[in-house]
Amino acid sequence: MSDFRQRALDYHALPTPGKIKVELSTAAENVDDLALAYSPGVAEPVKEIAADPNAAYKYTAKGNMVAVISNGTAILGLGNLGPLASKPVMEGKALLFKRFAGIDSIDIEVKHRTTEEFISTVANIADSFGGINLEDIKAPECFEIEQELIKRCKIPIFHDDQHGTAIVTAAGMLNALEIQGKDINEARIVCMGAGAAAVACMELLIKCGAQREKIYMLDRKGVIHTRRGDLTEHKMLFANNTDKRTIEDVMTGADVFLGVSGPDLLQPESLALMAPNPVVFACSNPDPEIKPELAHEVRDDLIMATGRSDYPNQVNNVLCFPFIFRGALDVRATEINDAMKVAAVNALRSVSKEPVPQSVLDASNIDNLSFGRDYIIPKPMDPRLCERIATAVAKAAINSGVAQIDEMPSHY
Ligand SMILES: NC(=O)C1=CN([C@@H]2O[C@H](COP(=O)(O)OP(=O)(O)OC[C@H]3O[C@@H](n4cnc5c(N)ncnc54)[C@H](OP(=O)(O)O)[C@@H]3O)[C@@H](O)[C@H]2O)C=CC1
Ligand SMILES: CC(=O)C(=O)O
Ligand SMILES: [Mg+2]
Repeated sequence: MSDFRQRALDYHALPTPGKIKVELSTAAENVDDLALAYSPGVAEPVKEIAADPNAAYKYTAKGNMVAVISNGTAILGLGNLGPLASKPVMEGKALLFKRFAGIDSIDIEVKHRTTEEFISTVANIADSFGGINLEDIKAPECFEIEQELIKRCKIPIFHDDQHGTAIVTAAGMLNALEIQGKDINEARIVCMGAGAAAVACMELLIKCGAQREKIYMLDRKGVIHTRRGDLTEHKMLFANNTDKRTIEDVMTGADVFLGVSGPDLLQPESLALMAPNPVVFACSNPDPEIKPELAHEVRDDLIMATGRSDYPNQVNNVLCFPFIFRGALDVRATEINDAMKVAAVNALRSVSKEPVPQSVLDASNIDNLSFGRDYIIPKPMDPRLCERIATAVAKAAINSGVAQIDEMPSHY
């Protein structure tokens, strides 16, 4: 067994199994404490909440609690390995919520037969939480699940693999194109993958200026084009009226490659066909569409990003979901809308261009970091991210009319 694999297993097994636990936030030491915490005292907040559901935000942990919910159908790039196997990833998301944004989070892995069964399971427990982060649910079911839950629930529902990924990708992409001297309006974009992450990333890039007809999306069958008869509703949105059929056809002269598909799917020969000064985001986890070492061997004019922590330029939704939920929860937003997503993109972009705190350099074992080819996006451990992104998101929620608290919280 490799040293890294053993260390990863030990990290999860020790000192106690898993990565999260529940801790008490009030005293429970004596008879008086118990009389308040449990019977008879607990009856008082029960009656308050029965009379006014909003009182749950005052008397329970609801307002700072996010459920991370999966069915394990698209666990990272590992595929459909079932709900229980997704638990380490979901506990990991809960760890990140707490570590980076002080949000209490619990993972829930749902076994289900039909899509409706999953939707109703989540809808039936939603009131217990301040928000729901859907994770690693494959396309196309993820689109219906998210839309239906938004309709049925009064709290923010956010499919992280769609929107968290799209927000971080858009911020990193706009910065990378700026460094390469390219305009998003003109960019020829190849998107490998046509699932949850791919569709959301392309839709957000279009909102940021990309031209739909300059996007070439690929799934397992190749280029998605108008003469294919097997396309789902969401793939249809990216059907290009083109004669190009293969990865080589679309990579020739392309400015951007975004991989949100699977490991080692981009061959060096295809990378070599791209236009000068390309941007290559190989975001499949844990193994990217092309390894950075290999990509850099093929050409020296590219900006390269992956979803991993152990290479420069980590384009990963961890840079978004803790902070967008922090902002949403703090003003009790009823949803996470486009204005809040765009605010998160802009906040991420602007932090990237400012001097990097020493604590980030120390945590990264790096002497220097400044905006450029190897630093297009902040590092997840950057302490500025929470305040900057959450503030921007909370303001956008207020301005777009989805906040139930109209004043910015005093800790901002
Ligand atoms: N860095 C980050 O922050 C994130 C990275 N990701 C990564 O993106 C990938 C996809 O995740 P997600 O969108 O949630 O999963 P989905 O299951 O929703 O989508 C997977 C997509 O990849 C396509 N695909 C798989 N194999 C190939 C292949 N050999 N050639 C072309 N396309 C292929 C599938 O094609 P088809 O439609 O034909 O089945 C499908 O469209 C994963 O590797 C995941 O780790 C996801 C979210 C965040
Ligand atoms: C990062 C992430 O959410 C994924 O790869 O699925
Ligand atoms: Mg995911």
